[in-house]
Amino acid sequence: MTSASVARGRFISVEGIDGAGKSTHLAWLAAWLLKKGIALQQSREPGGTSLGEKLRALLLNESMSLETEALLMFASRAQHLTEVIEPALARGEWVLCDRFSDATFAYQCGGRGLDQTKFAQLETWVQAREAGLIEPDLTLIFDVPLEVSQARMANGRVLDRFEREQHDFHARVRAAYLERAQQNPQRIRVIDANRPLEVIQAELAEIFADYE
Ligand SMILES: Nc1ncnc2c1ncn2[C@@H]1O[C@H](COP(=O)(O)OP(=O)(O)O)[C@@H](O)[C@H]1O
Ligand SMILES: Cc1cn([C@H]2C[C@H](O)[C@@H](COP(=O)(O)OP(=O)(O)O)O2)c(=O)[nH]c1=O
Repeated sequence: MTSASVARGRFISVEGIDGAGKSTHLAWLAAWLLKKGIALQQSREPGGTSLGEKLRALLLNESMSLETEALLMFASRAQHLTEVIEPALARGEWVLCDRFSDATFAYQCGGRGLDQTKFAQLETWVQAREAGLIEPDLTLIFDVPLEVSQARMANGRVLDRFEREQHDFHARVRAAYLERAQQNPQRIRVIDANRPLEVIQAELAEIFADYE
């Protein structure tokens, strides 16, 4: 087979408020897909490249203006797309990404109050290609009430700059995620993550049962 005939891989992102269980489910899903024989890259934002991981360390630890924060999120994304995501998809591999631009919509627009027009401009600048906007084929939002995520985070975790934010901030982030899901019902699936792990895993297995 020539490289030109390789089918593009699938781009899957996972999202949710801090403490929703995203990392737990991402690890389970990656192992489950690998067992099915699917070649995949697991990655994350901010981060996913050598430069992006340096930006991540700044973003999670240094105080900065809202605009700087939004620009650095998209700077990390620009590097991640060209260095990791697009090449992997072109090779026919899946990319399983821990957060993508829905997180910027939720945290920087919802949580921090960034103007959605500015967000849309950055999204176009970084994600627009000839064939259209590069977006995940499927986004899973793991959703839980705030009391649940806060209780899960209270379990010995060292909190970063976002996780240390107040209750109202996380409430706005959650509301923005749910709004984004309503605006993009074809792409985004909200998963009730306030259930036992095995019940959520059964739902994930059902969602991906037909994916080849
Ligand atoms: N469905 C669940 N039921 C009970 N505990 C859970 C569930 N999902 C995750 N947890 C636990 O909650 C904590 C936070 O989960 P984690 O995956 O790190 O969240 P996130 O990546 O969304 O911040 C971990 O201790 C994890 O084991
Ligand atoms: C990708 C992205 C992440 N974030 C935030 C959300 C998270 O609190 C943080 C990244 O942490 P996260 O991915 O949740 O990592 P961990 O599970 O190790 O805590 O960055 C944004 O504010 N905007 C973005 O665009």
